[in-house]
Amino acid sequence: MWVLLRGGYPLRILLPLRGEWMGQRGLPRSLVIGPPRRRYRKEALPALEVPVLPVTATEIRQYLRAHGIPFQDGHSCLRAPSPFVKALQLKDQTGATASFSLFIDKTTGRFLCMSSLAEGSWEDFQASVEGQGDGAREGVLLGEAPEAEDSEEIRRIWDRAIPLWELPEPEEAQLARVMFGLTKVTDDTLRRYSVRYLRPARSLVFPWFSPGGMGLRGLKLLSAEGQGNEVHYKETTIPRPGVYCNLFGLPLISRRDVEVVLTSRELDSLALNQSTGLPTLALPRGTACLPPALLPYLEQFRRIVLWLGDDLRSWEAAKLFARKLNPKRCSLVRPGDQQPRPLEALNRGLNLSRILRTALPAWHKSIVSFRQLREEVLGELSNVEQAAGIRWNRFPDLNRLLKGHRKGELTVFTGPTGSGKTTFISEYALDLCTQGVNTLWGSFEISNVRLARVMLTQFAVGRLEEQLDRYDEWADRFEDLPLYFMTFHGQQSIRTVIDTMQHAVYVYDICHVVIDNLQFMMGHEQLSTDRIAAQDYIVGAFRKFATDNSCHVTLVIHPRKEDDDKELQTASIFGSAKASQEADNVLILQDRKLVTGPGKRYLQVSKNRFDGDVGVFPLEFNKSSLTFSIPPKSKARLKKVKDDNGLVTKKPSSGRKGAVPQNSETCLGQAHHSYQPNPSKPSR
Ligand SMILES: Nc1ncnc2c1ncn2[C@@H]1O[C@H](COP(=O)(O)OP(=O)(O)OP(=O)(O)O)[C@@H](O)[C@H]1O
Repeated sequence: MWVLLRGGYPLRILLPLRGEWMGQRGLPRSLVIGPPRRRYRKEALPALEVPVLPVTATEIRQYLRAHGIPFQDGHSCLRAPSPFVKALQLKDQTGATASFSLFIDKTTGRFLCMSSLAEGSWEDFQASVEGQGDGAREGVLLGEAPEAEDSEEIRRIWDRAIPLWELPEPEEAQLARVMFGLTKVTDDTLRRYSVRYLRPARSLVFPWFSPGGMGLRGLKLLSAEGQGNEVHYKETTIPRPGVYCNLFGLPLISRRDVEVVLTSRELDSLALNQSTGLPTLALPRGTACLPPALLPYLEQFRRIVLWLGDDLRSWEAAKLFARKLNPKRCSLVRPGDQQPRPLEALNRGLNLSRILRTALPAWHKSIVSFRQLREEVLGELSNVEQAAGIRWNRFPDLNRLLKGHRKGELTVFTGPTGSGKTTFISEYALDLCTQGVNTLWGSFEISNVRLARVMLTQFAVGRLEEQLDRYDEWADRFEDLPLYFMTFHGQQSIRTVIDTMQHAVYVYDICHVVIDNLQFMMGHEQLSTDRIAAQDYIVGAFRKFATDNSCHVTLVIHPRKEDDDKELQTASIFGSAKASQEADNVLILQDRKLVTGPGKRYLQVSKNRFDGDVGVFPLEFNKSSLTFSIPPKSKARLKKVKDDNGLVTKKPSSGRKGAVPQNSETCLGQAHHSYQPNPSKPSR
């Protein structure tokens, strides 16, 4: 089901439409009761096509002053007396801070009342101040009781789970400790955090208690599976990940605590607290996002240390989250050999307090010296693979040329009209999204329903019309992807689009925005000089957005009108040279149907700022799955490209896999490992 966000932003999110049952959640069948069920969210709001401009912190302050509402300026929120707490309740509370229990997010205007757990949008708040209804609904994320079915399931699992030390067989307890790396974590720590073990699912169970201590809101189950020398962890949450907003460890935080360490896993928080005694909280969805709804709970801290993990992705996430939390109060633990994630540090006998002392301030001024950068450069050099970004599962040739998908870059994508640009870019973005890249789509030409249909078909790698009985299965999995759509259709102003993107980055930690296509922001200028100037301005705005927000932007631009039988080149992109100059990557979908017949396309990478490798590789269109996978039998071959004008020579490949000459132009065709989605695998 598509539901518009409250607050009027032109974003749509995919909300639960699930037939999720416990068997699908990876829990043992013995715990499954009843048939698969389908649940609809009750209050689907109609799509609002008129975008509401985001509010600024200054406007919020002005509004509060104009209405005589006192407020305190916090790190990411403004605090004010809550209109949702009755006078009687207020009297019971002590001190001024207790009465300032309303937290208004400075970036979005969304509010949360910590006393009543009411929350709502900035418009809701204004409506309630101006006496137009109560404006708030009971806390959507944090206060609202779980849905009855979830609630039953949570209770049933929680009641069946027991503390590790109560397991009847000591061998079983020992095995569980080894699997989860808990050999050095004491029973006392597990007891303090109320961690239990669910025997039938061989999973640890982490509870999510309501902030007011009013019962259980949800659970996270963590199972561990040995694969060779490695252990793979799998998380299952109830409710589903999109609404699982637990800051694990919150009940142990005292109101007087002024410092906290944020981790990305519950196990890390256990290790950290045990060895340092410091307050610590684990984020609900690890490094994937920091939902702004949690910010009020972090306002009390004057210092926040982010220790999210041991890879470059965790480091990137820490930097992004620090922006949201206010970098001036944040320090970051840099991943490194001697600074692994907290649980591993404990197991290796490292001094966690000392590691925390080395945390770097997140805040630095506009001018930095190499001294401040040297560690960052070393981090990139020693993690070359990770620095190259996220690799595509479905497009190995794209990995060989571009190396990966990196934050903060601008990719310009072009191709002849009707050649399959949208279809290709949909699969290219979907591939990344299935690997946890939070993605926002701006599809101005085709409707979101049509786009989602294409994407779902590509996700299922097959024609869904012919297997409608499996529709729910695929749709349920698709829904859990971190995928969001703007509701714009037709012409839009660039300002509105950028504001919406900014909002999405803040609220959903979006790391990839796809804009299809730029021509829809160019207004109705008739003169070609105006159009070119407008395009330059828009390209510049997207470039700046990508850099400022560490967010990748993929921009589809139509080519200029050229002879049908000529291949496109970088200079064929509509407008001046600005687009290709500003872009980090330029991709061209070559439609040589005259030579190759329908279906066959080539993807040309004609600019690659990361390492200079450019080239071209074939794409075979599969009409039933709408995918561009390369057929498994295609033989590796190398084609040299002299320049943008096309192929000039063809010769058999030397057969050496993955060897791409630096700064050469290469055409690759390579045995392709077709993507086989496995419904038993979690989608994140
Ligand atoms: N390689 C291909 N061979 C045949 N049909 C294709 C191919 N790629 C895409 N199509 C089909 O062509 C139609 C148009 O594709 P798509 O909308 O992706 O093109 P586009 O380049 O984005 O179009 P536009 O120039 O209008 O933006 C779709 O129905 C799609 O399924």
